[in-house]
Amino acid sequence: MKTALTIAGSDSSGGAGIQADIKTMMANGVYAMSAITALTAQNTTGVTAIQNVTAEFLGQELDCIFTDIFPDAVKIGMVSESDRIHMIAGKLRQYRAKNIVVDPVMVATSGARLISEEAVDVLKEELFPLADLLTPNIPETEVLTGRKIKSADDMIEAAKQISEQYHCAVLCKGGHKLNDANDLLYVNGTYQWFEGKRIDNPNTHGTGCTLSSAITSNLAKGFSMVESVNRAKDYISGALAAMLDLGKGSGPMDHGFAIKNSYTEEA
Ligand SMILES: Nc1ncnc2c1ncn2[C@@H]1O[C@H](COP(=O)(O)OP(=O)(O)O)[C@@H](O)[C@H]1O
Ligand SMILES: Cc1ncc(COP(=O)(O)OP(=O)(O)O)c(N)n1
Repeated sequence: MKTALTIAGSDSSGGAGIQADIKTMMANGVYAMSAITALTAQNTTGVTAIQNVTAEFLGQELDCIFTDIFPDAVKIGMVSESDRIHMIAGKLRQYRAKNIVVDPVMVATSGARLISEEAVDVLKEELFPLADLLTPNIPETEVLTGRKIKSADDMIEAAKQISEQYHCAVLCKGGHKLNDANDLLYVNGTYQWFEGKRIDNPNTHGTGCTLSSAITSNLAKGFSMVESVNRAKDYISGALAAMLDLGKGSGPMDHGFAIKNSYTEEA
């Protein structure tokens, strides 16, 4: 069985973070492991508290994983502080981790800031150069490039800029645009759109975590970058279209729809 690791924060309501990642990896047919960076007290209406694990403990989690069940792919989500990012980068280099997907989580849809301002620079300097794929949403793309994204052409230019700067593939996610849900992959000097019909579902908590974990699962299973994104886009659309409705705010998605179907196939 192929294996995947998520390095991310816990979401007590189970819609985003580690919990969304593990549900997604399982539904996509890979064995899921986790290194938790922080605990969040969170539900569908917002985040009320964050408790970071120490950098030392995070390092110990990663040592335990990499010296035993080596992951076929790694996803990194919420990491709030510079010393934890530094620790992750060191361990990924030490163990020569492969198929690294970095979701540069900055602000939750509910508005809570999930990374300190100074840590964004450390993320860029230390983690981005190790990534095979970065998956910023539109606001994150604006922060990373210093450009306003108002059109499809802006997305292409911004993804190209990030890809050339960090020598990796970039998926600029279109969930925050008003009219469509089209994502743009910039890879090996060229771009490709992954079109998604916007689903009229207010429950989008954890869409970014879910998409990046589905891509990570597909990379672990041996699919190419393009095919991994293609299959992940299909998966997120299915999870949103299942129309689960839980909680008082922006609720989680339904991962159950995918069990027993083709998502578990390997390349
Ligand atoms: N209402 C929606 N209908 C269909 N796809 C959506 C919808 N909202 C988000 N998505 C998709 O979910 C994925 C995550 O995108 P996005 O919401 O932009 O990320 P994030 O959760 O990091 O802000 C993308 O593939 C995006 O196109
Ligand atoms: C613990 C934790 N990690 C990440 C997020 C952000 O999730 P994401 O899927 O990027 O977006 P929203 O859920 O905010 O739409 C989070 N909320 N918690």
